[in-house]
Order: sequence, then structure tokens, then C-alpha cells
Amino acid sequence: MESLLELKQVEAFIQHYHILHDISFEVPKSEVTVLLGRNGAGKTTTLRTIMGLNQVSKGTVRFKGEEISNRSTHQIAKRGIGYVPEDQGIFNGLTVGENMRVAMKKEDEETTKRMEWVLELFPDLKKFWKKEGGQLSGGQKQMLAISRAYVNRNDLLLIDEPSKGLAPIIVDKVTESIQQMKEQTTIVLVEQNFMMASNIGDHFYIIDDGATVHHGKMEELKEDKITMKKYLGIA
Ligand SMILES: Nc1ncnc2c1ncn2[C@@H]1O[C@H](COP(=O)(O)OP(=O)(O)OP(=O)(O)O)[C@@H](O)[C@H]1O
Repeated sequence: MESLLELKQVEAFIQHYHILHDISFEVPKSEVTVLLGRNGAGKTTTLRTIMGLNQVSKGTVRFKGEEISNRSTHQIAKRGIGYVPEDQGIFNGLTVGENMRVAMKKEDEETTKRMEWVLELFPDLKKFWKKEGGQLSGGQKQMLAISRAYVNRNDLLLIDEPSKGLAPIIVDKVTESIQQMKEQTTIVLVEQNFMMASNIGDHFYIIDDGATVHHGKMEELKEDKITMKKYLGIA
């Protein structure tokens, strides 16, 4: 299957710390690729490096066949990659409606349709349209963050730990929403909640100490207790 995104032996530093040593993975179109690994393994840094928020010091990042390593974040986003960061990236002082409007890159018919779709998916956003971002619950903030990325037509969405800090019932709602988005877009998901990751993911890569060390189909990982214990600490 054709790869939408491909990282080859990517290395990256944060200040003088060598954080990514050898990250290689491929993201097939229309599938959900999950990046797994223990805390501090380098998953967030990998997403940030794809987005040009960290420099690639060695290796290549290709998107739709074109090298995007070390292009500006603006250029990378413009090529069709949406990013939902771990801290959600919403504006606390702006209302839900203002957060959405600021995120919209276009005001065409398609964007309007996508907006209607996310508001149907997350009725809370409609209900709290005039409420400030800072006053939303953790789950509502996550829904707003995902909606802000989804409202624009992107070919690829990078979503960093959407379940973090959420109550199980809200995790279910977010899982369901990503499952629906998966019908329409390719997704790279970083997720520590294995249940959520395995419900959404088609295939996985495990990152350990800044390197991709293992990959396969999500269904196979569920049966592979040795790998789960070794790299994820799940017995
Ligand atoms: N600004 C920074 N300065 C120094 N080291 C950093 C910085 N940001 C991240 N690191 C280090 O880089 C490594 C990878 O962090 P990263 O956030 O990418 O891991 P992660 O796999 O996403 O884990 P988590 O789930 O805890 O976010 C960690 O050892 C972390 O301490």
C-alpha cells in the first residue's frame, strides 16, 4: 500500500540532548498508525519533528512523496498535516466559537460542512459555543482540540495522547470520534492507553529510547505478551 508519510533513520536533538536516534516508519494512506512506547521514549518529539517544531539533524521525512524535513511548520501544515498536540493547543481566553474560527484556514463550503460534522459529533461544543476555552472540562478541551484540526481538510492528522487525563467514559467518546474520523483521513496516533490504541489502530510502531524497535499489525500485538511487557510494561 502507498505510504503517505515516511520517516527514514530520523535523528533529532533538543538543545544538546540527542533525543531521536533512529526513527523509521511508514504511514499507509487511510489507516491509523499508532506510536507506542514508555514515557520519555520520544513519541511526542517524533510528532514535533514531523511538524518542523524540532530540527531533523539526520535522516529524511517525506510526505506525499516530497521531502519535508526542516521545512517551516507553516509550510508543513499547509501541505496537509494537522496536529493535535499533547497540551491541546487551544486558546483559554477565546470562546469555543472563536477557537474554531481562528483554526479555520478557509471559509468555503467544504469547511462549513466539516464544521457541521464536528458539531454533530461533539454536541457539547455547540452547547458551550460561547464559553471560554479555559472554562471547559478536560474532555471538552480535547474535543475542541481535535475539532480544530479536523475542520480543515488535511490528508494526515497527528494526534498526541488524546486520552491523557480523561475519565474512562470520555475516553470512549473520544475513541468513537477518532474511529469516525478514520473513515475520512489518515491518522498517526500517540497513545499510552493501550485499550484505546488497540481499538483504533490498524498497525503500530514501538519507540524505545529514541528509536523504532518493533512494528506490526495491532491485532498481532495484542497476542504478543513478550513485546508488550518488554517495551510497554504491560503484563
Ligand atoms: N525541552 C526538553 N529539554 C530536554 N529534554 C527534553 C525536552 N523535551 C523532551 N525531552 C526529553 O526527550 C525525551 C523524549 O520525550 P518525549 O516527550 O518525546 O517522550 P514521549 O515518548 O512522548 O513520552 P511522554 O508520554 O512522557 O510524553 C525524554 O527523555 C524527555 O525528558
